[in-house]
Amino acid sequence: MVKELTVKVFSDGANLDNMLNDLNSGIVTGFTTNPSLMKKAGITSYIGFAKEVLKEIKTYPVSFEVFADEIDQMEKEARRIATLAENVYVKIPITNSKGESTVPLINRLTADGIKVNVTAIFTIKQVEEVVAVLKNNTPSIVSVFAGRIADTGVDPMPIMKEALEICRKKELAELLWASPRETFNIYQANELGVDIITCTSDLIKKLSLKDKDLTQYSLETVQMFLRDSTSLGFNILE
Ligand SMILES: O=C(CO)[C@@H](O)[C@H](O)[C@H](O)[C@H](O)COP(=O)(O)O
Repeated sequence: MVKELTVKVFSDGANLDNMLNDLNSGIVTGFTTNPSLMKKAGITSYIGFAKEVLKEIKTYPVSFEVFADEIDQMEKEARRIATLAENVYVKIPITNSKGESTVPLINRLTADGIKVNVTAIFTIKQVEEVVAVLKNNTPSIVSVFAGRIADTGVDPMPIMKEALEICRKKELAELLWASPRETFNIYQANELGVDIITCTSDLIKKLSLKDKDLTQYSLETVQMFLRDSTSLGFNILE
């Protein structure tokens, strides 16, 4: 168990067994899902899945994303999702697929006390626009896709640092590091003072490697190669 992390580690996925395992690890204090993760997990009923999750996870925050693309439909879905439980955050992408801003919608929802997780944020301009409409008395999450930013060859650290300063302007706004690529990102997020990082179960498991002796890890890596080469049984000298 990793004790010295101050960043909150959320579990990112839509497989209830994995979510519960992550919960039992004692590391995870929240959950996020998205349409792609629900598709991957083979979810067949949105509300059925959400209710199953919320029956098990009653206190930690759980983010469920809207599926609609038209803003008025998004609003209807958001208001429905928000009624599911107190610990629900409604995930709203910062734009729809046509590039129409959801900021006015986020303004309306948060004015009504609906907790939102604004997702798919990649730029400081987007962070500024959304934080401007968040409310001091309504908890909210601002999800910046640090990993996808890094995929483009851009260092996400300065962006996350600036995003954090902007989020601090609203009392209950938390910055979330989304799409991490490796366990090291958890320590980077921690170092910056980012509030939350959401990780797949695979990454969360790798936290157990913290402070592992590298010489020992090297040996175990070679032992893994040996196990696999033995099972393949090739004769290179034939
Ligand atoms: O809820 C969130 C962010 O709030 C997450 O589910 C977020 O959508 C995911 O971390 C990202 O979509 C994962 O991105 P990637 O690793 O597939 O590039």
